[in-house]
Amino acid sequence: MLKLLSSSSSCLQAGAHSLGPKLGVRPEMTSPLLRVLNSLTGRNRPNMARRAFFCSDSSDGSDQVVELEAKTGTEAEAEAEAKASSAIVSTNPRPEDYLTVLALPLPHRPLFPGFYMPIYVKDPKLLAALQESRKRQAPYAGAFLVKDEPGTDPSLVSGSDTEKSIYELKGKALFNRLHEVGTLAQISSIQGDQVVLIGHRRLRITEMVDEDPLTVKNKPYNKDDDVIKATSFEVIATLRDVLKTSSLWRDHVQTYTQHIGDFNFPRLADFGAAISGANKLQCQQVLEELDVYKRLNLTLELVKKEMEISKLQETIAKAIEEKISREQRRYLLNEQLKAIKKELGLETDDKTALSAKFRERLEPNKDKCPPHVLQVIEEELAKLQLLEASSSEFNVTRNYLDWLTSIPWGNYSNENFDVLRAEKILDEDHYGLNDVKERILEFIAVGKLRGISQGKIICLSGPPGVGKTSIGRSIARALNRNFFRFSVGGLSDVAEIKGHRRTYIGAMPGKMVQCLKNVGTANPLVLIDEIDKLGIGHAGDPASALLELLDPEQNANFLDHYLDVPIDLTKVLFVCTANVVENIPAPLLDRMEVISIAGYITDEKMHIARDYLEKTTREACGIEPEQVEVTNAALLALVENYCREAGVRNLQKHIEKIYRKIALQLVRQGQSDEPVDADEVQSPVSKTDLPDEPALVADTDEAKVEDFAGVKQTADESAEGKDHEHNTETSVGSVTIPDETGASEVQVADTGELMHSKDTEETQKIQEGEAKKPVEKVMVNESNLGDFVGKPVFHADRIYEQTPVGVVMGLAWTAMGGSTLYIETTQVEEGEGKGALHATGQLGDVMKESTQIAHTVARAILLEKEPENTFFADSKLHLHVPAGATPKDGPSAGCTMITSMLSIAMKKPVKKDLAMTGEVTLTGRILPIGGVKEKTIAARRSGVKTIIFPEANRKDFDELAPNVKEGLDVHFVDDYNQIFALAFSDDQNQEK
Ligand SMILES: Nc1ncnc2c1ncn2[C@@H]1O[C@H](COP(=O)(O)OP(=O)(O)OP(=O)(O)O)[C@@H](O)[C@H]1O
Repeated sequence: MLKLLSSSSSCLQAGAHSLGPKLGVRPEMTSPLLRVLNSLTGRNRPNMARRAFFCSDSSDGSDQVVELEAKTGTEAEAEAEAKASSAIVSTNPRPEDYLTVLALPLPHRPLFPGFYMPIYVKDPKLLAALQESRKRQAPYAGAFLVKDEPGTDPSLVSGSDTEKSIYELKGKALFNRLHEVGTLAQISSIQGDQVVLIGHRRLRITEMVDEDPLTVKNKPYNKDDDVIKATSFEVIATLRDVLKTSSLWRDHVQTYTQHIGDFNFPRLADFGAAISGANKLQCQQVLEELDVYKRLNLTLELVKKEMEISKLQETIAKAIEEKISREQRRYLLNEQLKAIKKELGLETDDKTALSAKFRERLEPNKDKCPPHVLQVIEEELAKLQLLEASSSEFNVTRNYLDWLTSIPWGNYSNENFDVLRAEKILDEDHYGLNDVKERILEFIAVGKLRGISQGKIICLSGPPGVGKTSIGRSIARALNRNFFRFSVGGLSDVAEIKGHRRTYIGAMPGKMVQCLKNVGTANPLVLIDEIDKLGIGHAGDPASALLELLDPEQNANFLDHYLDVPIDLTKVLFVCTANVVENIPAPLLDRMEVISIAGYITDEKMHIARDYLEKTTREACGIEPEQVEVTNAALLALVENYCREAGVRNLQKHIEKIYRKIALQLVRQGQSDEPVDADEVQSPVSKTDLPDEPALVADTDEAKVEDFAGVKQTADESAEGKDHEHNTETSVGSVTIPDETGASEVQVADTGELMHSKDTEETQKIQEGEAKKPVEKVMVNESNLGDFVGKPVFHADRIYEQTPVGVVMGLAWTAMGGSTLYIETTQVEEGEGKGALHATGQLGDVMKESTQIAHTVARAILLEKEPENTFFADSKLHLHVPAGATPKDGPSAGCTMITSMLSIAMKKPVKKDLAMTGEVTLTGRILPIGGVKEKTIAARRSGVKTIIFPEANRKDFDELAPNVKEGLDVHFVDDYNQIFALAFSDDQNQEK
C-alpha cells in the first residue's frame, strides 16, 4: 500500500450543478464523451445541488486546502447513479477511505478528474486487494501514470510490451516508476480483471504506506483575472472549433459547443486536455500543473494542436471524398452508359452477353463441331471472362471467338447428284462447251455412285470472255453448292490466303476462312480466278500456300494462321480459271484437271448471241421481245466485223450497246406520243435532225420537241429555206406560238407563212391518231447496224486477199485465242556471196532461231529442187512478221518461214487461202504444235480454205467438233517436202 496525498486542485465543482438541467441529454445517449459531459453538467443527478465535493473554489474560485467532505446521499444512491451514468463522479468519498489508497499504474494515459477509464489488473493480489477495499466500503484507489523506463524510446516500445513490463513491477520498483501526481479514482466496478475507474481529483504521492493523509494546495488564482479569462475564452473557442470540425464528434457538436462555456477554468483545462489527442506526457503535464493559468495555457496549446490536426483531417477527408466521389461518378456514368447501350442493342463489352451470343451461335453445330475446335472455343470463352473489357487482349479474344464460331463446322449443303437436272442447268446457262459440260457431268456421276463428291481441282483455261467464270457459277448451281469467287491475280501476300497471326494488330483470317464464313456451308464451290497471274511473293510464296489450300492430300488439315485450328477442306470443290496454263506454277498445275475452252467460232457466237446474250440483255434493259428485232444478217455482221475475238465478252458489250440505244428510242418515242398540253409547242423535227441517234425503221416522219427555243431554232433554220420542197412537205408539223396579246393564236409554218388558226384542229387530230398507234418495233438490220454500234473496227487479220510472192499465212496461238499472221520475206540486196537474213517484228529468241533454221532448210530444199538457183547464197533477205507492235515468240512458224523464203526464191506465190503451222527441224521434219483448236478457229475466221498441220496433231484435230472442221481442207504433214508440194503445186498456180 502506498500512502497518498489528495489534491483538491481540480476536483469537480458544485458549480457544475447549474448545467444539469440545461443539458437535456437523453439517458440513452451512451457515447463516452456524452456521459462525461453528463457527469460534468450534473445531468441525471437531481440531488446534486445538495452535494458537495472536495472542491477548492465553489464560491470564490481560489484554490483552498481541500479537506472538506460532505455526504448528501446514501451509498446505494451513489451506485445507482454510477450505473445510470458511468462517468458521474460518485458522491460518498470519506477522508478515511481515501487517505491511504492502493496505487494503480496506468500504462497509457493519466486519468483526468471527471472522466472514467477501464483498466486491466493482471496481478491477482492487487485485484483481490481492490475487491477487498470495495467490500470495505472504501472503493477508492490512486491512478498514476507510469513513467517510461529510463533509456527506452517510447515510440519504439509497443503498448502491450509496456503493459507487460508494468505488471511485472512490484513494490519499490513500481513506486519509483510512478508519476508523483495522479488521480483519486473511484472503483466503479470490477468484472474479472477489468476494473472501471472514475477520476475524482488529483493526488500526490507522499510516501509508501503512510497513514497520514497529506493535503496540497492549489495555487490561488484570481477568477476575474483578464488574462486567465482571455485564455479560457480562447480554449473554449478552440474547443468549439475542434468540436465543429472534428468529424468524430460531429453528431454532438451542438451539445458540446453550447455548454463548454459553462465549465469553470480548472475544469475547462482538464476537459480540453482529456479530449485532446495529446500524448501521455503532455496529459500528465496538465494533470501536474496546479497553476490554473499555466494549466489553461498548456491545454490551449494542446487543443490548438488538435485544431490543426482536425483541419488536416478535414482536408484529407475532403481529398479522399473528392477522389471517391469522382470515381463513383465515373462508375455511375459507366453503368448508365452500359444500360443505354444495352437498351439500344449496342452492348459490346458485356462479357456474359458476349459469351451467351457465341454459345448460341455455336449451339446448332455443336454436335458436328470437331472436339479440338470445341476445346479451343471453351478455353477462349473462359479467357474472355477473366479479361478486362477495355483491354486490347479482350478485343483480340472477342474477334477470334467471333471468327471461330462463325465457321460452319460440319455444316454441309445437300448436294444434288441428279445428272439430268445438272445437264439441264448447264445447258440453260451456256451454249456449246460440250467437253466442259461432259466433264462436269462425269464428276457428278462419280459423286452419285460414291455417295459423296470428292473435293477436286478443276482448272478451266482459255482466252478471256469464253465463259470460264460463268460456267463455274453454273456448276455450283447444278451441284447445289454455295458459290464463292476470289481472284488471286497479282496476289503476292501469303497472308491473303493463310491469314495473319493473331498477334498482329488488325489481323484477319485468310480468304478461305472468309469464304466459309460467307457461304455458311463447309462444302462450297470455290472459284479461284486468274490463277495464272499469281504475284511474286515478297513475304512467303503464294503458290505454295495455294498448294496447301488446294491439294486434297493436304487440305484435310488446312491451317489458317489466324484461326490456328485445322479446318477440313476436303469437301470443298475448287475450280480455277486461267488464260495461259503454262503460267500456272508446275506443282499446282500437276494437281489440276485442266479443261481448256478454246474460244468460239462464228456459228457458236451467233447461237450464244441469239439465245443467251440477247435474251439476258433484253430483260436487263426492260424491253419486250415484240418491241425489237435484230436480224440474222445484223448479228452476223456484228460477230464478223465487230467482235472477232475468241470470247464473247465484247459481243455482249455490243449487244448491250444496241439495246441501250433501243431503250432510249422507245422511251423518247413513248414520251413524244403522249398527249401534249395546248400551250405546249410542237416542232416538225424529222429523224434526220437527231444526228447522233439511229433512226427507227418504221418511224413516223416527225418527232416532237417540247423545248421552245429548240423549236424556234428549227423554225428559223427552215425559214431560211434550205430546202423548199422539204419545208412544204413538213408543213403539217406546225409550231404554235402564243400571241403576245394572248387574244388569239398564230401559226408559223416552216415556210414562214402565217396560217389560219382553224388548221390547229386538224393538227390535233393527226396527233391524236398518232398517239393511238401501237408501239413501233425497232428493227436492227445490216444497214442500220452502224447507227447503233458505230463503224466496224479495222481488223488486220487478213491483209492480203491473195498473198503475193514471199508472203505466206501462218497460224498463231495467243492468250486471247488463235489468230492468223503473215510471214513476209523480201530481197534487200543481191550479189555473189551476199547471202544473209535480217528478221524484224518483235520476235522472241525462239522465233529468231526459227528464222535461222528456216533459212538453212529453205536453202537446202531449193538446192534440191532447183540446184542451179543460187538465190540464197547471193541474196540479202529481210523477213518481217506483222504486226510489229505485238511481241511474238515460239517455233511453230518454222514451216511458214521456209515457205515464205522459197516463195521469194522461186518467185512463186503460194496457193490461195492457204495457212500453215508447224515447227521444223534442220532436216526438214515437221514437229507438233499447240492450240490446234484455236488456230483452226482463227483460220476459219480469216477465210482460210486449206490448212497444213503437223501429222502429230491429227489426233487433236480429229477431236474437234464437226462444225469447227466443216468445209476445211486440212493436210497433215511430217516432212517439209509435203508442204512444198501442197503450197507450190503447179496445178494450183495454173488454177489461179
Ligand atoms: N457458251 C456460252 N453461253 C452463254 N454465255 C456465255 C458463254 N460463254 C460465255 N458467255 C457469257 O460471256 C460473258 C463473259 O464470260 P466470263 O466472264 O465467264 O468469261 P471468262 O472466261 O471468265 O473471262 P476472263 O478470263 O476474262 O475472266 C458472261 O456473261 C457469260 O455468260
